[in-house]
Amino acid sequence: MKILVTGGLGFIGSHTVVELQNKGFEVVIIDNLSNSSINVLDGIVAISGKKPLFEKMDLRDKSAVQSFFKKHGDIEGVIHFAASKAVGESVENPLLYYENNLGVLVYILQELTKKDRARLIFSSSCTVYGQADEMPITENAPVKPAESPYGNTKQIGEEIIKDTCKVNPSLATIALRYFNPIGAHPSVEIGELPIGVPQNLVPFITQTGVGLREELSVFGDDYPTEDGTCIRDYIHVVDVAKAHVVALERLLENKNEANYEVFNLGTGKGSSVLEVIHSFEKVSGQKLNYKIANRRPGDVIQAYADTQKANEILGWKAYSSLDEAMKSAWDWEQKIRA
Ligand SMILES: NC(=O)c1ccc[n+]([C@@H]2O[C@H](COP(=O)([O-])OP(=O)(O)OC[C@H]3O[C@@H](n4cnc5c(N)ncnc54)[C@H](O)[C@@H]3O)[C@@H](O)[C@H]2O)c1
Ligand SMILES: O=c1ccn([C@@H]2O[C@H](COP(=O)(O)OP(=O)(O)O[C@H]3O[C@H](CO)[C@@H](O)[C@H](O)[C@H]3O)[C@@H](O)[C@H]2O)c(=O)[nH]1
Repeated sequence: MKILVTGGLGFIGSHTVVELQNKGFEVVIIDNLSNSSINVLDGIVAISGKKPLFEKMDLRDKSAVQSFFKKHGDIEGVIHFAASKAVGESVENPLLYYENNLGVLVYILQELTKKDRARLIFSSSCTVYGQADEMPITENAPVKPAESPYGNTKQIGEEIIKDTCKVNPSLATIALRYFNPIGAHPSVEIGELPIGVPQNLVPFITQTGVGLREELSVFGDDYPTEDGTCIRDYIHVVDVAKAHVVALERLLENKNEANYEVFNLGTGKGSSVLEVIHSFEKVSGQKLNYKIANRRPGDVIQAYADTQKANEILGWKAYSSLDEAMKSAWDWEQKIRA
C-alpha cells in the first residue's frame, strides 16, 4: 500500500517513515530539503533496510503537486508533515507561513478530493489550545486565539480540513495535535537537526551539553508552577511516529467514526524546564550550564495532554519516559558532533 509522506526527511517525518516501512507500507517522500538533509535517507535505510521513493519537490509548486498525484494515482494515504515551524520567523514573515502551511494544504486537498477514496493525516499542534483553562487538556478544550502566524496556520489548517470534509464524504482525515516531540531514534541513525541556533528547549540543552552553546537561558522562574518554570508534555518522537501509523490504519480500515477526527499526542505528564534539565544531567552524567533569564513572550505557563481519547480510540499510548527521550536526544547530539 503506497503512502505519501510530505516532509518525510524532517524530524517527525523521518521517524514516521521508518515506522511505516517497518509495518510494510510502501512510502513515497516529498521534501524540498528546506529544513532537512538528503543524508536522512541513509539513516532511514540503515534502520528499516528499505529505501523509500524520494521526490525532491517544493509543494508550493501547484502544477508539480498535480503532476505528482497524476503519476502516483495509487496513493492510498497522505501524511502531511511539510510546513515551516519557527514561531519567531512566522512573526517576521507571515506570508511565507500562510503560503507554505496553508497554500500547500489546499493544493493537496484539491488532489485528494478528486479521488474516489482518500485519507489524510495532518500535523497539528497543542498550540491551538493556547493557555488552556484546565489541565490536562482534552480535545474538547476551546481553541484560543493564536499567539503567532505559525499557530494561526495550525488552527486555520484544521478548519480548512474540517470544511473540506463536510462536503467530501470520500475524504477521511485525522488531525494529530502534538505536544512537545523530542528525542531521536534509539539507533541514533536519525534525529532532530535544527538549523542555526535552536529555539526549542531540548536541542538547546544538548547543544549546550556538547559545548556548542555556552549556556542555556531558562525563560522565567516566576511562573505559578511548583518550581516557577513552565510545564510542557515532552513526548518521544518514536511514540509520535507510531501514532501516525495507528491513525493511518484507522482510516485505511474505515474504522473512523467521522471523516474529520482530532487526537492529542502527548504522554499525559507535564514536566517543568528544570525537570528537563535535571533529566539531562542524570542521563548525561554532567552538569548543565544554565542561568535564569526573563520570560519569553508568548509562552504559556503549562500545557499537558489528556491522552484518554488517543489511548481508547486509537489504542495508542506513549511508552518512553522523559529520561529515555532525553538519553536518545543526548546520544544523537554526541553522534552528530563526533
Ligand atoms: N516539532 C514540533 O515540536 C512540532 C510540534 C507541533 C507540530 N509540528 C508540526 O509537525 C510537522 C513536522 O514537524 P518537524 O518538527 O518534523 O519539522 P521539520 O522542519 O523537521 O520537517 C518538515 C519537513 O518539511 C519539509 N518542507 C517544508 N516546506 C516544504 C515544501 N514547501 N515542500 C516540500 N517540503 C517542505 C522540510 O524540508 C522538512 O524536511 C510540521 O507541520 C510542524 O508544524 C511540529
Ligand atoms: O532556550 C530555551 C528554550 C525554551 N525554553 C523553555 O522551554 C519550554 C519549551 O519550549 P520549546 O521547546 O520552545 O517548546 P514550546 O514553546 O512549547 O513550543 C513547541 O511546541 C509547540 C506545541 O507542540 C509547537 O507549536 C511549537 O512550534 C514548538 O516550538 C518553554 O517553557 C520555554 O520557555 C527555555 O527556557 N529556554
